[in-house]
Amino acid sequence: MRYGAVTAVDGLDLTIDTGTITAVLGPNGAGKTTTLETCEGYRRPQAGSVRVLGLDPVTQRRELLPRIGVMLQQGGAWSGVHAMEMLRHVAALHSHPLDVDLLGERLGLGDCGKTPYRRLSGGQQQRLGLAMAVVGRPELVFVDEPTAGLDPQARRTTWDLLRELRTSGVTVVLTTHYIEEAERLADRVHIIDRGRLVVSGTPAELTGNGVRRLEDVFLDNTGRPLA
Ligand SMILES: Nc1ncnc2c1ncn2[C@@H]1O[C@H](COP(=O)(O)OP(=O)(O)OP(=O)(O)O)[C@@H](O)[C@H]1O
Repeated sequence: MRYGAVTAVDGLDLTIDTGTITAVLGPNGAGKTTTLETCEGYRRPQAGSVRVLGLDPVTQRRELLPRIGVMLQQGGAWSGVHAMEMLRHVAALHSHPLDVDLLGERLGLGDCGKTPYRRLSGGQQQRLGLAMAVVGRPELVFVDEPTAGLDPQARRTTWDLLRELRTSGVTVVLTTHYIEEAERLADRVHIIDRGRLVVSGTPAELTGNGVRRLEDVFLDNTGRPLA
C-alpha cells in the first residue's frame, strides 16, 4: 500500500485464525491502520492480495460488510447524534442485532444522555465506536486502538467484551500501543515496523514463557534506522 512516494505496507504477509484475538503492534506510522483499512475494503492495495472471510474486501464489499464489524480510530458517528440514538440506528441495519439497551448499559452509553456526539468525551466516543462495531453480531471485528484514552474501568470492560466475543467464536483483530493489552488479550501477536512484519507468535513464544518482557521484544525489533 503506497501513498504517493510513501510505502505504508510493504509485502506484509499474515493469516489470522478464526475465533482468535490477534494483536497487531507497531510504532507510529508502521502501517497498522493502513493494513486494517485495506482489510476493511476502504483502500485498494496497489499490489498483493487480501481475503477476508474468503472475500475480496473491495470487489465483494457488499457481501462482506454485513459479516464484519469495524471500530475506527476516530469518528464514525454524526456530529449531532446522541449515543444511544446512533447505536439504535446501526442496530437497525442488521438482521439479528444484539440487545441495544443491554449493550449500551454494559458500555456506559446510558450516561451520555442527550449530549451530541461531538461533545462526548474521547472515552465515550471510543465506547460508542466499539458498541457500533459489535452490535450487528459480526463474525469478525477490526478494532483500531480500542482502549486508547480509556479509564481503567472502561479498559477492563472492553477487554471482557472482546474475550466474550472470542468465546462465542468471533475473530478479533486489534491494533494497540499498550503492550500489556496485547499480552493479556491476544492469542497471537504480530509486530510490524515500516510496513513489514518483523515478529509473530503467541505472547508465550515471544517472551520465552515470561523470561523476557514483550515490551523489550517490541523495542528490540522496531524503530531501527533505515539501512
Ligand atoms: N491518507 C494518507 N496519505 C498519505 N500518507 C498516509 C496516509 N495515511 C497514512 N499515511 C502514511 O502511511 C504510513 C503508515 O500510516 P498508518 O496510519 O497506517 O500507521 P499506524 O501504524 O496506524 O500509525 P499510528 O500508530 O500512529 O496510528 C505513515 O507514514 C503515514 O504517514
